[in-house]
Amino acid sequence: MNRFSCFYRLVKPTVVSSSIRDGRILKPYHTVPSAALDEELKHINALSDDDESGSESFNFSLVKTNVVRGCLSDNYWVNKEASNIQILGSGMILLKNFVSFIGQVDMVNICQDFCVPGAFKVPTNRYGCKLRVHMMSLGRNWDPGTGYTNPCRRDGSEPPRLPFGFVRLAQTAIESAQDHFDDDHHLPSMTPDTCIVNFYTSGGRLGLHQDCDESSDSLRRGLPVVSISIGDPAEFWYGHIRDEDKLSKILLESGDVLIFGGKSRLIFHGINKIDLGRAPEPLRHATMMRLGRLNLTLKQV
Ligand SMILES: O=C(O)CCC(=O)C(=O)O
Ligand SMILES: [Fe+2]
Repeated sequence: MNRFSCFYRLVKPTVVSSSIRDGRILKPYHTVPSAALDEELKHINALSDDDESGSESFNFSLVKTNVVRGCLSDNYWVNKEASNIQILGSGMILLKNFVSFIGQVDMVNICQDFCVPGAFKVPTNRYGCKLRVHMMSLGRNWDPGTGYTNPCRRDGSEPPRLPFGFVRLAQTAIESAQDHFDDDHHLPSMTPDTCIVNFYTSGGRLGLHQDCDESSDSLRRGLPVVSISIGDPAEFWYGHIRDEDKLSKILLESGDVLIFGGKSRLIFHGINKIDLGRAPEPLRHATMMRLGRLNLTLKQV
């Protein structure tokens, strides 16, 4: 048995990190409207400011305690200026370098916070074969063997709620992408309720497949799949038919967001190989993330 399979961590174990902006705590963990969230944050920050005056040196802490780390995506997680796009088909688009450096760091840290024992699994497909990827789901529970049928993980626990920042990032990416399609190649909007978190390390890959476990309504409407890449680059294969000789290839690099919806919603796709050790050095430094590639796939079931 892989020694990481029962307690798989994304970062080196002794490292902690934070993502406070302008001295304020920013908290993405609840799917609540942003006005309510702002109120909550104001309240938390006010309490923490009061605390600081009376701090004793023995329990002095650099970060405000009892608050989950993270930040809201809108202002900090998106490289609006820097990203460029590649249209790959009807409803299929690659937003290069869309997620900012801070966004990538925060997303690694948030995923790391979810790495409780048993969260990451090396799953088995419908034919009983082990996949070459570590996987966990957020929001709705999903497993390649059973789809969405079981709301709980194998140990009976519920998956963590989908962080609000992830939802907003996916929606912001779709909004940017929609500007590039006309009515014939329409890319619908969606509100993700699930996120598959994949981590590929040495030898990691994902065979050719379609994402088709979502509801018939979601598939019929072509609600997009939003796939975020962080860490080492990967070669992504895709095509409209299951023919390995007719696939197109693209490189997905850290910060890229790939969207496929509309007429491309049911493309065959997979990860052919990971360029291990080629993640941006500052990202590795800031997160202490292990060698490999983190992928977050957001969908509306
Ligand atoms: O890692 C990727 O980029 C693709 C992931 C994927 O296709 C999936 O989880 O269904
Ligand atoms: Fe997929």
